[in-house]
Amino acid sequence: MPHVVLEVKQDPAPYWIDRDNGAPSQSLEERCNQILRNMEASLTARDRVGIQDFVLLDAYTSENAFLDNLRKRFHENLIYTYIGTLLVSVNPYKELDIYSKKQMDTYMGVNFFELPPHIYALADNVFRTMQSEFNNHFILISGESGAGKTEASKKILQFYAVSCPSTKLLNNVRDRLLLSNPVLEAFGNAKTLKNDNSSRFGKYMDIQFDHQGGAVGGHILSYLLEKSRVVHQNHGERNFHIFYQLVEGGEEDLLRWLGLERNSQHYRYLVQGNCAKVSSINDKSDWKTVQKALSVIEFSESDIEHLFGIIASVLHLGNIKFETDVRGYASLSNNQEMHWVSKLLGIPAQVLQQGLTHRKIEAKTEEVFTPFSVDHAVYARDALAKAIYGRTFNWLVNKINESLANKDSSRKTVIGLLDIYGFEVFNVNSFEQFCINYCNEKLQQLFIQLTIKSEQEEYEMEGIEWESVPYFNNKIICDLVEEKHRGIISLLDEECLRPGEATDLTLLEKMEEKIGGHPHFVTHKLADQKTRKTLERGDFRLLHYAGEVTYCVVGFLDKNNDLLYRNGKEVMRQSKNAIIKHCFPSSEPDTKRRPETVVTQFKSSLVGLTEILMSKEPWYVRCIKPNEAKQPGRFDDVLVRHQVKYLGLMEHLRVRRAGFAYRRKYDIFLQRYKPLCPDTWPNWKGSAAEGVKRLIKHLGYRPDEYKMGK
Ligand SMILES: Nc1ncnc2c1ncn2[C@@H]1O[C@H](COP(=O)(O)OP(=O)(O)OP(=O)(O)O)[C@@H](O)[C@H]1O
Repeated sequence: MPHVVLEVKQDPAPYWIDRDNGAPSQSLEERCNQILRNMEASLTARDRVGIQDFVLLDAYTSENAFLDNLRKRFHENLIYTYIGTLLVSVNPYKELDIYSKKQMDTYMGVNFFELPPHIYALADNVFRTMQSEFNNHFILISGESGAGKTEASKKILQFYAVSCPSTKLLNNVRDRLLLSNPVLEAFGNAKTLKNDNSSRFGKYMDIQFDHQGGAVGGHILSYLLEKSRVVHQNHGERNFHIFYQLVEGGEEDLLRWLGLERNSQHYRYLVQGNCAKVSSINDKSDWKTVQKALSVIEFSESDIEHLFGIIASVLHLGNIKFETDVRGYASLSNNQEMHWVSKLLGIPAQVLQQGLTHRKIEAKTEEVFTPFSVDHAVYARDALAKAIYGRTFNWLVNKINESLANKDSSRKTVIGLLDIYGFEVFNVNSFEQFCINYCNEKLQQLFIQLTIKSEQEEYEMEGIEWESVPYFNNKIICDLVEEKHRGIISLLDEECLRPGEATDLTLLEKMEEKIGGHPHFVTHKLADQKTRKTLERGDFRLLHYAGEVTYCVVGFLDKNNDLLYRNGKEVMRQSKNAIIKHCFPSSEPDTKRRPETVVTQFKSSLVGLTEILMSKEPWYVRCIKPNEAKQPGRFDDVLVRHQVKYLGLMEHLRVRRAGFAYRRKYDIFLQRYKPLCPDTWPNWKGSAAEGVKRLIKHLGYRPDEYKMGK
């Protein structure tokens, strides 16, 4: 049974406890004076705009009051506001002078609520809690695309890089942790309509600390890279940065060796969105940064050679054209590009040619090659490009992990950073968005479990009076998507794997039949007259916790199968390129008895992620995008209100208000604060609960300021 002490309004640490031995290192008076000096210095009049912690908002149930406070502060460049220990961050869309080394120093080792809200305060608080309680934590950074998640996670990493102990060895790890970012961004980020540097994959990063708080290692997990971007980009969007960096920034010799021209316009895979050049992006200098980062992360010359061989081969692949021959089948019309692909991947030209134009069918005793139509050949070419890129990305993450691996086996504590794609609500319709939104439902469910629900249950369990706070539990939507046999994922997999003619439309029919009555699911056929007008025949709509999203079912089956024809696999298998060989060992079986589909793999990886997170203490950064135009100084009420709603901020605030700001198990509380009372310092003989009681009494807290659990 957990024993907790609950305390009102403030962390009882206006007393400075020395990190090393728990003894007060300064007298109370000295410390208080220092705090006041700190506050005076940092709390300029400007910082006092609005309320720094929503918990102190009088009209705490009013969304308008919430928005007013956020807006008021935003217009004064105060982008951070707390809800207790949750940090709300509004993207300023301009550089603010709040991330200097001086600022970092100001926030280091200072109690959370002493200084104006800042991402550094959160980072520091997490770190100090980890150090004093020797336990594991994670910081979940969420928000929609362009809200500032990646920037926030970089700021946290930079803070640790400066604030953690430093030695030559530790600096090595620190540099690699920091430099893994530009590499992953080059290969996993792209310009989208919403964000010029949008992460097109989910990322969880563990930072491992030793007893002294030194960063000794790290580990990265990546989720669902948007591979379709390799071959197709919507108008106004780009392919992954690395392609443009190579073409724009690659040295002459390198380009010659790769058979590339210094002109993005030349490559079909780079121009689909019609915006290869973007004013906010400097591909040339980013190329240099990536090169430097790769060398620090210890990629060997040959790794780098193979890596860019692959990137170039994808570009050549995209330029391969097909013509219809006299029999109506696909034939290759561009031998030059073929030659390059085959050279760079190290595959016999014959195998590549065969792979792109024919389908191999293995009958009992013989192999039969049936020719593709041009459409089929284009499909096979694109599937190959996506598969090559996807596997290369996984290889890259593994390689970075090898370089971050901590060889020392002594016990570590961990801070995990989760920066995962935001909820996609507007103008979305694809399989990828379905997966992303499912992921967000899962994270919302976790958030509910770890904060709102668990908080309420804990009060109940501890026998402490509590007025319950209503909230929307999105479990019903998670179930709709993932329930075994009946959920959308099961139905989708069933359609993908069953014999016979399954199509996207038969999937839609199956969904209508099996989950047609679900209150969060609707299709054209099921809808009432008014709603029907807003739905096409091939659409289905989910009523997510964050809003309604309409998905077009076209492409779901193909994307879920991630179909790479057998000859495509053959191409990969025969490749001499070390990276592809590594990712696609020649022993890999062609088919499994029941192949895992994309969405099922994703579901399992989310289960894994949830387990990782559940074993750690949660902290939250909720990022908000103030306008769609990426402009500084513009605060779009409708847009922000929507995000406040779906990020669950009002509910969180209500729970925080109703509850106590700080709670700790008796033994941990006593250990930390026992120096404040002569009866408990240096040792308390009785039970921890009794000790806490004595301590609290000595400090003179009023009975309504705290409650003690069972
Ligand atoms: N704290 C900040 N200060 C200044 N600019 C910022 C800040 N946070 C975000 N931005 C600006 O907003 C852009 C988008 O931010 P970011 O890439 O972090 O969004 P995101 O939430 O990670 O989006 P996605 O989900 O698309 O990856 C950044 O490139 C930067 O220009």
